Amino acid sequence: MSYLSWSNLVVGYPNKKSLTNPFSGEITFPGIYAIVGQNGCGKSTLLKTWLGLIKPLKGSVLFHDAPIPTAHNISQGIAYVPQFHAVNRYFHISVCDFIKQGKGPHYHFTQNDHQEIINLLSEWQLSGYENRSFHELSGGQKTRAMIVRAIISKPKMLFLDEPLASLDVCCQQQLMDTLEELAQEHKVCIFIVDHHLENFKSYITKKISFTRKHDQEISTVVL
Ligand SMILES: Nc1ncnc2c1ncn2[C@@H]1O[C@H](COP(=O)(O)OP(=O)(O)OP(=O)(O)O)[C@@H](O)[C@H]1O
Repeated sequence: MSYLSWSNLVVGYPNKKSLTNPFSGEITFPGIYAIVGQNGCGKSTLLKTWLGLIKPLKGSVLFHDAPIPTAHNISQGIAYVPQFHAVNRYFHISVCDFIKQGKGPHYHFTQNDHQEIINLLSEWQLSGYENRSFHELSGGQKTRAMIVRAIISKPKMLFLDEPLASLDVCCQQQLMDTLEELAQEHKVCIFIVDHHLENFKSYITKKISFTRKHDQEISTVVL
């Protein structure tokens, strides 16, 4: 069974030029897949298309051989860490409640769940911030809270959009070690868009590369 597959996929925005040539691919084993390419080529757009947040201009995406769940049921095995500034800065919710959203709206929290959150807050240096408003956090703290929210959701697939950019060197290392553990021990399939992966080449299972000629706006994507 494949984790994710796509066929003749073209990504982009309605009434705009396509960002990619049609491309097909399949991910059949867990690992850390790095999506790389120059600024503005469409990496984040591809991530959002895979997540079902943007419709493909052409082609299809399958998640576990079925259509990708919509944005409304995205907690079903799929976690997303967007760029921290993409999260509404007027988002008035406590850090703790924000993290708990990772379990979905109807989840009944046990004592063990609360303990897991306390441990993760401590691991990610967010202890003492749990009752603060999410929008008051710094960029790096927001990213760390989103990572904790993703971890508690116990995802089968995890998508991260430039998480390293807002993290200090220590937290970058912590994140990559965590991703490696999720991929190897929990068989999570991880997709990461980032310009800071040079120091973490050994962690990457495979690259998904956008390339385009300097005089063209459309990319060819190779897995
Ligand atoms: N909502 C939108 N509507 C129309 N065009 C958009 C929208 N969001 C992004 N774009 C355009 O689509 C192109 C690809 O954007 P995208 O954010 O996917 O690039 P990226 O490869 O992730 O870039 P970077 O490395 O700079 O983060 C850019 O030219 C951008 O201006």
